[in-house]
Amino acid sequence: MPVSPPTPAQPVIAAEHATVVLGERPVLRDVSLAVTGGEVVALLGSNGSGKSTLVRTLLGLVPLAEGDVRLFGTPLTAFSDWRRIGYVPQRAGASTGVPATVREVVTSGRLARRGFLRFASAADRAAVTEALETVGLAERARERVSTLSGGQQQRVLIARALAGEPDLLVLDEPNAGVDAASQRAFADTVARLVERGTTLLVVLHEVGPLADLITRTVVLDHGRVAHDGVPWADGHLGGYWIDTDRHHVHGNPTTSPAGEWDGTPDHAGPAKSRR
Ligand SMILES: Nc1ncnc2c1ncn2[C@@H]1O[C@H](COP(=O)(O)OP(=O)(O)OP(=O)(O)O)[C@@H](O)[C@H]1O
Repeated sequence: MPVSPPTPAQPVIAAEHATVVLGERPVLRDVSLAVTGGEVVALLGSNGSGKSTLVRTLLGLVPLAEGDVRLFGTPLTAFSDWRRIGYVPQRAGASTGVPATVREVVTSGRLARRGFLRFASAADRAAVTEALETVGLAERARERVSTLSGGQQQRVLIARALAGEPDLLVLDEPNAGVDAASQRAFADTVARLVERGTTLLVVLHEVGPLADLITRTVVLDHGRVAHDGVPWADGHLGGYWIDTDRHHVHGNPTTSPAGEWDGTPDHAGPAKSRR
């Protein structure tokens, strides 16, 4: 179970007027976002709209040019309780060439919580086992990570993040390159986390099986928040549209296939629902 869950009054993440400049180009522009405890927030947007940069900024991995970020009520510059946060970056491979087993990689996610100089306790081992069961890899615990498929390796990394029992889990495109069965298994994992009260911020390109678990969608467009609110109201996200299958977000209900959307909403036509 997560430790000391945040109160609803205290946002887990609070960004105010966050602006990020990379290579002299503004990549995030005046982004304000507050995520409260227990929310499952999908961060959507076209390629290059700034989704990865935003999550990396929220975690202090990219410097702010302007604005302010707080985690669990503490300014990012003073925040040190990183064990409360699990993060799986985009397209991360769990296989490093080191012949580590699935269990070893997942156990490494426990280190921040237990401390490097202390042997694993029964509670540590139980948390690792539970994380493996949650992602459906308990049976593969003794196998080398390098022998697993890409989707299974992604689930190893998610289990590694879960083993730390984070209050906030940030996942950047967890379903990228993952087969449909693994995506459904991942949605089951998210459902269990939601029951525990874990807060999730998930970057998605396609919503897929997570659709019914998402409580809020934030759409980025050229580094700005273009929509922040109810997930699929009328299939319409403030000038953007959700496909009938709810798997894609794109700018025009009739003329731009989701996969080819360049991020520009078409405001010329009537705001009609595709559902
Ligand atoms: N280190 C960097 N230096 C310069 N520009 C960068 C850097 N990192 C990202 N960018 C640019 O910032 C913009 C946003 O990139 P980002 O990866 O955050 O977008 P994204 O929405 O996550 O895209 P995708 O869906 O393709 O992953 C892109 O135009 C990208 O080229």
